[in-house]
Amino acid sequence: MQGKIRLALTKGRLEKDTVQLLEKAGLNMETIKNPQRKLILDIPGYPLEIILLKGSDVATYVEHGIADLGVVGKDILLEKPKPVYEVADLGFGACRMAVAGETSLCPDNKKLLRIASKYPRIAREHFESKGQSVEIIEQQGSVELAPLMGLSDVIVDIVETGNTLKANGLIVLEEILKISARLIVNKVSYKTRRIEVNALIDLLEKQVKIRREE
Ligand SMILES: Nc1ncnc2c1ncn2[C@@H]1O[C@H](COP(=O)(O)OP(=O)(O)OP(=O)(O)O)[C@@H](O)[C@H]1O
Ligand SMILES: O=P(O)(O)OC[C@H]1O[C@H](OP(=O)(O)OP(=O)(O)O)[C@H](O)[C@@H]1O
Repeated sequence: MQGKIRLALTKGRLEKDTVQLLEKAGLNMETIKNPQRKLILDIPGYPLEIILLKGSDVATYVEHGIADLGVVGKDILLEKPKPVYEVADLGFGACRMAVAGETSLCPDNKKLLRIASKYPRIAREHFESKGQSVEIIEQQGSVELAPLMGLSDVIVDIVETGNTLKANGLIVLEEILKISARLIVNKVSYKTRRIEVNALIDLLEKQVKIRREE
C-alpha cells in the first residue's frame, strides 16, 4: 500500500492563492491556514500531505520524487530547469519578466550591456538570442538599485504592479515573458501513482477553469 500523495507548496506570494484553490476544490485547509511554523501538514479527509518550501526548493523536491506534485512560479522553472512534468497553468501569481531601466537609457547603442538580475539564465538567454553581448551581474534582491547606483545599465526582474519600478524612477523597456504559477509532477509519480495524481490534477484544473470563467 502506498502512502499519501505529497504536494509541495511555495511559501510566500503564491501561498494564499494556492490554499484558496485547494479549498475551493473541496479540501479542508484549516491546518495550513494556521500552520504554527509547521512545514508538514496533513489534510483531514483527503489522502494528502502538504509541505511548505521556497520556490526553487519545490522544484528540487519534485525532481527527486520526495514530493509527487508541486506548485511553483514559471520563473523558477525557466531559471533552473528540472526534469519534471509541467501539467497545468494555475493562473494566479501573475506577473511579467521584464527588462527595466532609466528613461534616458538607449540600451541598443551599447556593445556590452551590463544586466543586474536575480535571473541570470533568463537574462542571458533573452539578450543572447538577440545577438546582444551581456555581462550578467547576479543579485539576491533590491535589483532596482543596480542601475541607480551605476552597477548595471539595466535590470531583468519581475514586474507585478509596477510600483517598485515607479518608486525608483525606472520603466519597463521590454517585456520578456508572462509568468504564473504552474503545477508540476514528478515523472515517476506520474506513472506509478497515476490515479491519485490525476485525481488531484483534475480537481485543481476544474477550479482553475471555474476561476477563469468567473
Ligand atoms: N511581485 C512579485 N515578485 C516576485 N515574485 C512574484 C511577484 N508576483 C508574483 N510572483 C511569483 O511568486 C513566486 C514566489 O515569490 P516569493 O517572492 O513569494 O518567493 P521566493 O521566490 O521564494 O522569493 P524570496 O526569496 O524573495 O522569498 C515567484 O516565483 C513568482 O512566480
Ligand atoms: O511590480 P511590483 O508589484 O512592485 O513587484 C516587483 C518587485 O517584487 C519583487 O521583489 P521582492 O519584493 O521579492 O523583493 P526583493 O527582490 O528585493 O527581495 C521583484 O523582484 C520586484 O522588485
